[in-house]
Amino acid sequence: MKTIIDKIWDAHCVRPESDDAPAVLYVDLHLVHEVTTPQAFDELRARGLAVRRPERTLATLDHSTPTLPANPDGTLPYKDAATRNQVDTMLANCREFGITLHGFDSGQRGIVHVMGPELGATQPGMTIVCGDSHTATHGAFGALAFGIGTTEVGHVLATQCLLQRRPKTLAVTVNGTLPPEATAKDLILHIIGVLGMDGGTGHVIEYRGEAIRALSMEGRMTVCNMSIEAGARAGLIAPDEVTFAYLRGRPNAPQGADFDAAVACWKQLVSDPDARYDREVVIDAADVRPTVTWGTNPGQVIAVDQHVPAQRTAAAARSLSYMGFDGDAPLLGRKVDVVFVGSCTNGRIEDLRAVAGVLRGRKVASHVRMLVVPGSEAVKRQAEAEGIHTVILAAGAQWREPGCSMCLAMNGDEVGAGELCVSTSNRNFEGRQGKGARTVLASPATAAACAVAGVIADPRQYPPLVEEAA
Ligand SMILES: CC(C)[C@H](C(=O)O)[C@@H](O)C(=O)O
Ligand code: SF4
Repeated sequence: MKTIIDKIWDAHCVRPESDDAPAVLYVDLHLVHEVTTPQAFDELRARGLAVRRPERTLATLDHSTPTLPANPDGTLPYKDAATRNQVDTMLANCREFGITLHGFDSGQRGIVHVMGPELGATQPGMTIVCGDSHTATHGAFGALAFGIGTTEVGHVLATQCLLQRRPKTLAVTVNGTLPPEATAKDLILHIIGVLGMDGGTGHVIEYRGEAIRALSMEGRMTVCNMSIEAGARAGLIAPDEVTFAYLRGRPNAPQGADFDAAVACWKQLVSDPDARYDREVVIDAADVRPTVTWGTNPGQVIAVDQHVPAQRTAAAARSLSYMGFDGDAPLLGRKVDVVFVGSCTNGRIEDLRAVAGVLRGRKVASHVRMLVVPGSEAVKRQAEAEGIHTVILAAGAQWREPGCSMCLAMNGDEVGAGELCVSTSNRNFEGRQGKGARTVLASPATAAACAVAGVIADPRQYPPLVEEAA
């Protein structure tokens, strides 16, 4: 009796682990971006090695790319020479090693964890790796997807295999139905609050239960994306009809009769009814409220209308002092300086629809700087086709080019020292969004409500406005 995690592991295990060596795991898809690959390609060059399977390697540009439009002379407004150099190095490496790069003008560039799924490159049952800690996003499709380090990126480029110790398994079962005001982001923040920021260490999480099944693919990606924020090595959701419907017709997915044959195989990718997990946690979806972080790690969460906890530990006191919040006091009403909507957690079309729903007919508070950054070119196109960008611009927010942007502030999109940013991204560490920047993680609906209110606000106070009949 096996879990889906065991099934995928066993199907890819080239050599099982022994006391003195990890297992050798075959990798179906290797995603690469400009930040964690330069030394790996250098290593290949130094050893005279080729990329073992370039057709299973897919590249993008996301972390260092500017989100402002091109300069009048056609050049891009890079933050500095280092970021431009990272992108140029990636372009040269992909050319030299024969790797498909979805770069500028491809129409398909995007944050690596947004682009893979929308191309249909991410598929159930695959092993997927990327030199990036949020690779678990791809687990939403029932894939075993790990973040790896730059040395391992080199190993995978050269061998298409990865050395890994077999992970422990953790079932997170979410029973019942989410209340209408709670989104997938609120759910995963709530889950991390329950598990703690290292509660998943050494484990791969399988998210399951009625409330998980009810999520769209976008919502499932949001949930799996943040598995690492609970310390887990990966997180996944068994594929079902929602998964298959999402994948059908995507360019890198199997086509026609091959797709139907693939679905027949993918349907086997479920945990057997009496499969045993190393650990199980049960969550009641009805308990989930619009949830935000109050501190400097993603496990420090409260429902938005709760009080920040009293300072009980030195770590909590340090978090509060960095954030400039008081213990045992409400977050609601705290002044907000910046709102960031985007990232591989919440930069997809449904997220932008939720933001437009709140902003339509309303204005961003005059002291708030709000950036809306689509997760990919495809998301941007879709949003513009739906008129979402018009709503965002009319509200006074900025509509940018796709990329990681202010999620980690590598490209020049930064929050100022001491400023408070409500962000739909996944990390609220000290300095994550800029030196001295303070981050409150939230759902797109909550972020948009805060932008309008100009303070930390409850999204339930900002329901979509119904247009009056003419
Ligand atoms: C730049 C990259 C290595 C990093 C990661 O691994 O996650 C980034 O994507 C992040 O979110 O901090
Ligand atoms: S959007 Fe943020 S979390 Fe996602 S890959 Fe980019 S920097 Fe990392």
